[in-house]
Amino acid sequence: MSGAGVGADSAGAEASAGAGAGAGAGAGAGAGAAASGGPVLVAIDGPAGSGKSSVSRAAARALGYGYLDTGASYRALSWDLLERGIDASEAAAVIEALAGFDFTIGTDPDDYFVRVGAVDVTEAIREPRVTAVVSLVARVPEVRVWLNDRFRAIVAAAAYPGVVVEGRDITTVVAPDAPVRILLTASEEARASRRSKELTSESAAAVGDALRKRDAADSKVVDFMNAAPGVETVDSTELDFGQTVDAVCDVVHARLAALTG
Ligand SMILES: Nc1ncnc2c1ncn2[C@@H]1O[C@H](COP(=O)(O)OP(=O)(O)O)[C@@H](O)[C@H]1O
Ligand SMILES: Nc1ccn([C@@H]2O[C@H](COP(=O)(O)OP(=O)(O)O)[C@@H](O)[C@H]2O)c(=O)n1
Repeated sequence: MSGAGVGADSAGAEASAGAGAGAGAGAGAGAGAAASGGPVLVAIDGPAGSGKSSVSRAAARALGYGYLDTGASYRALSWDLLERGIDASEAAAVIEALAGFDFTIGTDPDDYFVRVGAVDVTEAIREPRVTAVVSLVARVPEVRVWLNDRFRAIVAAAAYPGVVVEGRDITTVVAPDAPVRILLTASEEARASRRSKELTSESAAAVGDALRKRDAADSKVVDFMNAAPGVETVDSTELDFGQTVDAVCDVVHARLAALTG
């Protein structure tokens, strides 16, 4: 691990944000990146179930870019708190726990993984028990600052021509100067229906209810329902998966073409 607390393997496919890394390390300059020579940053935000993770990953693959799922990091921290028996509603305890939170996340769209310490939590962080507490963790400002520093460092260290970064506040807080910024939306019905197809153990009504409640809680922290100035909206309600990936790639190509004249 480097002094910045973030190390990338030779392919740039893996980045580790370790415990005890100094806040602010490696942060800042990498976020917008195109002009500074780092990877081109494609920032994508949107509500739960809008297709951010799956569409961003497929778009990254199509573009030959890396991929960073920031929500997975909030989920990994939530998983770690549950494992350590720390109450996610106690902000002070959550902040204290950051010092022992050692996570690694893959940035290769073909080899996506999330680890906490040596434990692969790629699947475990999707469990409903993690989803149920993640908004509590995400509302703590110190957590957001700590993770945002890691996100910027991971992007800056990525050995790709570009990185697709998706979450809730990427277009507005993490990388407001990114050359490509997209809000990926879909109707609440479409989002709930897509999510309930993944979670066969839960009823469609329960999935829809949990999704609405999480969006409501998350919306109090950052606005990901409305496009900020300069952010392009892609509404996938009437699009199938492939059409949505194409629409995102079209925005990337158009924005980059406009920038290079
Ligand atoms: N345009 C689309 N049409 C149909 N299904 C989609 C579309 N976009 C995403 N999906 C599916 O919806 C589900 C939720 O997508 P996901 O990427 O997990 O959303 P998010 O990361 O925004 O929560 C996944 O099963 C995904 O394959
Ligand atoms: N940039 C981000 C990304 C996620 N999050 C939080 O992390 C949670 C999980 O994000 P996610 O992207 O995995 O959620 P899904 O939309 O995939 O279900 C969200 O509900 C937010 O509470 C955030 O606050 N900011």
